[in-house]
Amino acid sequence: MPTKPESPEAPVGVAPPVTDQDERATTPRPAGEREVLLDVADLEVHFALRGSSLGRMFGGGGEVVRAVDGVNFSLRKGEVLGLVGESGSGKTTLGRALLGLVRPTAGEIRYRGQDLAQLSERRLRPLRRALQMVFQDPSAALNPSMDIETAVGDPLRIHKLAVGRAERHDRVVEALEQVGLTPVERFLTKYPSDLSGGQKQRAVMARAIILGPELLIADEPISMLDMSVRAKILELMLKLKQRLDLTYVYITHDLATAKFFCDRVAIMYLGRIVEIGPTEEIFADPKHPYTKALLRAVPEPDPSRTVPRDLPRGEIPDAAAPPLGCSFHPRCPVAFESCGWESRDLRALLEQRWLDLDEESYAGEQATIGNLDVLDTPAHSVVLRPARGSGPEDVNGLLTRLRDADPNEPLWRGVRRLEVEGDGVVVDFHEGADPLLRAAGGVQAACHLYPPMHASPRSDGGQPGGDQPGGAA
Ligand SMILES: Nc1ncnc2c1ncn2[C@@H]1O[C@H](COP(=O)(O)OP(=O)(O)OP(=O)(O)O)[C@@H](O)[C@H]1O
Repeated sequence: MPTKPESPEAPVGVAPPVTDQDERATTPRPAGEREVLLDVADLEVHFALRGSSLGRMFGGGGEVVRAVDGVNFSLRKGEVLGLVGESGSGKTTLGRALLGLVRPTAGEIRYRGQDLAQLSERRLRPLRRALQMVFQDPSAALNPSMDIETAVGDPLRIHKLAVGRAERHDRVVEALEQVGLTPVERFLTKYPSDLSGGQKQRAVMARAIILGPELLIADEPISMLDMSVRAKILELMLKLKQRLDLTYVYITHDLATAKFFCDRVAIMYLGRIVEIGPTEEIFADPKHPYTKALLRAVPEPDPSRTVPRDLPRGEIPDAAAPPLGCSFHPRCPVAFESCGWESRDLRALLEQRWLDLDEESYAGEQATIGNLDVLDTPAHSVVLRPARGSGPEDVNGLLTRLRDADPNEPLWRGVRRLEVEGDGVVVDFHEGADPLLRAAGGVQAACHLYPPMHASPRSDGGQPGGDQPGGAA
């Protein structure tokens, strides 16, 4: 259903201004003094791929998607932590795991000392009052057949918190006032289809705060809204945070809003946090090559200033078969020997090259190298056999020519040996390692550019070494 633009005439009340009393009540203590609300350690959420159970029955390992793959951070009361990353980096899965909506495969999520990962559904339920989620699409979040009073008050009914109609009504009125849906009487009997997108998201916020939560996970809460109301919703969230002493995890792919909204930012890539730190530090002096590339790709508001759109080359790899070593190495412009080069990188390089070649040259090279399937199995050493009609010297000659023509291509830094052996060509890569999060300036980054190197190899595609538990506090 298309969202209605929120016109100035629309009966959206502005949330009452924050009063002196509010300010006094919420004068923040320095972040370091505030209590830790959430402590996440070595968290993993893996999903079995369809068909993998059959695979397991017949002895296969069963393929899994590593949606969250060894995440550590802690969150202090009153903080706003941004989870930022491209689509598929695991932000939503992490957010859902924090609320117990998806069960972790491994690791801990300690909320006020209790490990949510270990709690039964029955013991999780009362905690859900304190932990709420706001989703991207307010239309999908509101039942179209419920009026706003019923929808916003529904969590009270579910949690049996305000039994009487009158009390429930009062609590709904209070929540609608908090989110600026005023005059309240005009909204109580409305249905979602009567509201604009921004108004619907306000109603969703009202429903989230009615239980008096402490932590709110907001998953792209403004991305489906009209541009003109996005800032208003973020401002509302900041006001609610002040008044109600909330803590936020803000999930977004939009660095510009993260800069405005968050105290700290965690950059996610393929289920990992690759950089985490205070928002100012991340924006002023990013450390991880991925963060740098993301920041360079943020659209420049002033069109007269031309900024290179330097998004990392290639696409996010398949989370079911992540690259060996550092997951970002195939896209990294500054990758070097120890970053985890392997057979699949050579296939990607050859295929990318062939896309750009004219038909005759392409046919010639393909007729030399032949079948690339041997490169599909992740390995640090591979033997390429020539196609029928050509010899190993031809294959070696071709690869050597490619390397000499483009010595700055990061992949060639990772090749340790390239030579004819028997009837094939051996390509050996330097063995890589999986970088851990470690201090880099004012932030923590998982990148071999920031020694000391102290990492576990991921050469078998198995579990990587965990990052420093709680190290990102
Ligand atoms: N229920 C599921 N079953 C199998 N795979 C899943 C499931 N949920 C998520 N995934 C996979 O896990 C990975 C992370 O997905 P997730 O939605 O958490 O990423 P995201 O960063 O939130 O992406 P987006 O911004 O597109 O929402 C992806 O590869 C996704 O395909």
